[in-house]
Amino acid sequence: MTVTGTGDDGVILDDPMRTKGTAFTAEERAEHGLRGLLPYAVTTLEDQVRRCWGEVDRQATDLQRYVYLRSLQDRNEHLFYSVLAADVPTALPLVYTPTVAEGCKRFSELWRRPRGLYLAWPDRDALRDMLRNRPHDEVDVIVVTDGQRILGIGDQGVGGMGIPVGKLSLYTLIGGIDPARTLPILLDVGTDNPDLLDDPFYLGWRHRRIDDEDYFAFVEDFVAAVEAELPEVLLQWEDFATPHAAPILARYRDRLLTFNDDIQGTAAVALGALQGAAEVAGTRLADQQVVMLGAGSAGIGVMEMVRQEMVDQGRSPDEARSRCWVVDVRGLLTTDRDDLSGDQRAFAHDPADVADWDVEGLPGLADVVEHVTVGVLLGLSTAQGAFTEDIVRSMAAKVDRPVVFPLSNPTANAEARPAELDSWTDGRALIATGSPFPPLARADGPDVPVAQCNNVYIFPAVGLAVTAAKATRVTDAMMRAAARALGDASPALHDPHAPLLPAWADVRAVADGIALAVARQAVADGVAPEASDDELRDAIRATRWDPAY
Ligand SMILES: O=C([O-])CC(=O)C(=O)O
Ligand SMILES: [Mg+2]
Repeated sequence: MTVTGTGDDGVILDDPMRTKGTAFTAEERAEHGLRGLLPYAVTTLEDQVRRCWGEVDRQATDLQRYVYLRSLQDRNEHLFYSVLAADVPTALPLVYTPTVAEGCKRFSELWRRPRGLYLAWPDRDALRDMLRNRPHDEVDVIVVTDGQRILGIGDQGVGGMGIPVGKLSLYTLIGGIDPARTLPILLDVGTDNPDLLDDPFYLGWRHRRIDDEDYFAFVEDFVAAVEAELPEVLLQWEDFATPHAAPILARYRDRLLTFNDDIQGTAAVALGALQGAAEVAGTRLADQQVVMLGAGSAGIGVMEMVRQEMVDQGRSPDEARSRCWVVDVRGLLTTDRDDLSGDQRAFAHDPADVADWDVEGLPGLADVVEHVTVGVLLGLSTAQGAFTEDIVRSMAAKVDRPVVFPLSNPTANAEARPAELDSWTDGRALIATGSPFPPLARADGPDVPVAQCNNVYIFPAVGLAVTAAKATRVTDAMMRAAARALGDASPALHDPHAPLLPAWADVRAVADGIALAVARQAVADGVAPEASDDELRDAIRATRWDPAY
């Protein structure tokens, strides 16, 4: 009598990509040698999803919910994604911004199971071997960080791994990328965070960060290893410090399929939301004066896309540039400053432009808002509360529908809270934030959700597009196509009281539309094989992984 099945007795139960847990049927239990290893009752995926949400609800804090969901992911990937898909609006802030920030800070303390690859500087001679140890051979998307600029909470060292893991969950949930074809990577080049260096439980390489010469050489060796092992993979750079982010992107963008999420993804989503805002305000972006607080890689990336859009709308490059104002911790970027990178310098104003403002030293944000008719105020500064009541009222006194986006992450770093912006402008402000906020209360109608202008609207769709279309590069035009497709899906286009960006409940459907636009642009740019719209639509459909068993 046969008492075992296929010979993998029990093993399948511990394989997170193959297990169904208590949902294995009697036949499957017999086939895989699982009889007796599970309680008698056979459940369904729907039962399991309901039970898991009960567990999530019973946790006392969001950090505990995050820990629970991450362990579920390590146990049973189909169930994890089915749970997230059952309630995207609730799940997103638990596995992503803002809770993931806490998960990164406490990464070593919360350690449970490995996921992804940790490539540490002391092992630099074995990068290729370590890449060969990846858990799954075929990979569509890598998200890599070095943990130095995690969200707006700075250097988290090895704890930064929470971000590639979280981003890749959303590649699967929203962009439909097969989770077995994703690979999170942490480049461990040390940390300059003194708390981590002193933490007895710290799990990374306990050392200060290596210097720039060694750093760029290590990154080059890493890229070469990826090219050799996974020549077709999409390589997404995430949460690198400003002095590294832009040079890395510049060096590799024409060499492999790659983009930087904080520079290009954040810019595309901001542009998409600005398109909705322009529609509601009845103005064109090209006619606005646009101010950015924050001159890091994300802030400059957004302004670069705003500038390109103004040119597309008919402004000369010089006119477009003169309408962009960037302010950092020291003040306005001006050409007489000697502390600016090339990318920042492109937005510096001639001191003569502001000579008659009568300001001692560099003008600050309040000075710019006082002297310029600012239509759009954006923040990627991590300076909590920097959009003060005075600044916002001064702006709102000059324009009908002030556009104000406090985009810093996580939630606590926002430059202003939407409810304050709403009250200081008597409800006239058009608002989007980077992290989630509660909806705005309205005396005369239902609450209005606040658009969360987060790159999660963009990167999963870009991943879906390049995978489906077999693209070999990510061009600027592809990112602008993503922004435009997102803008076209803005609920505000049809209802001026609706949020500027689609609801989370719709984000997976919206991603299909964005993916088609990006794939089409890849074909037009000659970086993907010729394909008709129907063929691209079919390829997108075929690429989507479904979390059902
Ligand atoms: O992860 C997020 O929420 C958005 C992002 O890329 C960042 O803030 O670095
Ligand atoms: Mg980021």
